[in-house]
Amino acid sequence: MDPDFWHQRWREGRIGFHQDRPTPLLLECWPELALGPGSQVFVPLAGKSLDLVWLAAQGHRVLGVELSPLAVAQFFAEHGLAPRVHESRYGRHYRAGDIELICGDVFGLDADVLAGCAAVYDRAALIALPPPKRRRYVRELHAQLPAGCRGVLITLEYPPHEKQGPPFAVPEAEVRDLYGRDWQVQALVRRDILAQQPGFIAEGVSALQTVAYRLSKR
Ligand SMILES: C[S@@+](CC[C@H](N)C(=O)[O-])C[C@H]1O[C@@H](n2cnc3c(N)ncnc32)[C@H](O)[C@@H]1O
Repeated sequence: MDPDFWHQRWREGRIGFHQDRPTPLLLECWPELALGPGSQVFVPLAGKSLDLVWLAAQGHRVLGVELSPLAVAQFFAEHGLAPRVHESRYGRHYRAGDIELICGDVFGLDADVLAGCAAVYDRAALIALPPPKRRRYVRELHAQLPAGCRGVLITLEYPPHEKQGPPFAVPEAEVRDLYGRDWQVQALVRRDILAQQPGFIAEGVSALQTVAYRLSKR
């Protein structure tokens, strides 16, 4: 799960995590945050997700971070956008309209760059990380987000011995353990999705649920 793992996935086009439409649970759960238009939303491990476009269409300013230059280039090209580019200590920033993607390592971000974020949206980010990195991602990176920050987190749960991640199974107890110190955590939706995921069935997974949480930083 080091950077080379992800660079290779993008080079080889092995991006089964990418969806050709915005995530339905995002559309369902985002109104729970009651976030004003113009608020900035942090999207860690952004890929080239259409969720970025959906969030911008809600009137938000979007700040994504993504390791792969290929993903970033594909995102802007596929939306016919010509981003302005500048460099900072966090990486190379690409900006078009209300969407800014930093091509860099999420673990290199700090409180300065995240200071304006009123919300965080996590789909396939926490669950893309192995256990020690998950703790660092929440306890160190999310600790840099301002108090009062809200968020939607989407996870997967399956019997962990039935499949190797990523995506990893992250049960509710782990979510509460990781976030509970600094964040209020509320499970909003829990849904069986095995029948819609033939890839998991083919790998021998016998049960699969997705869970969406509302997060609120103390
Ligand atoms: C499972 S994909 C999910 C992408 C996106 N959230 C989506 O829903 O399509 C994880 C993404 O995180 C990126 N990534 C992995 N480690 C990263 C890191 N340390 N910093 C920034 N991006 C990273 C990978 O290149 C990959 O595009």
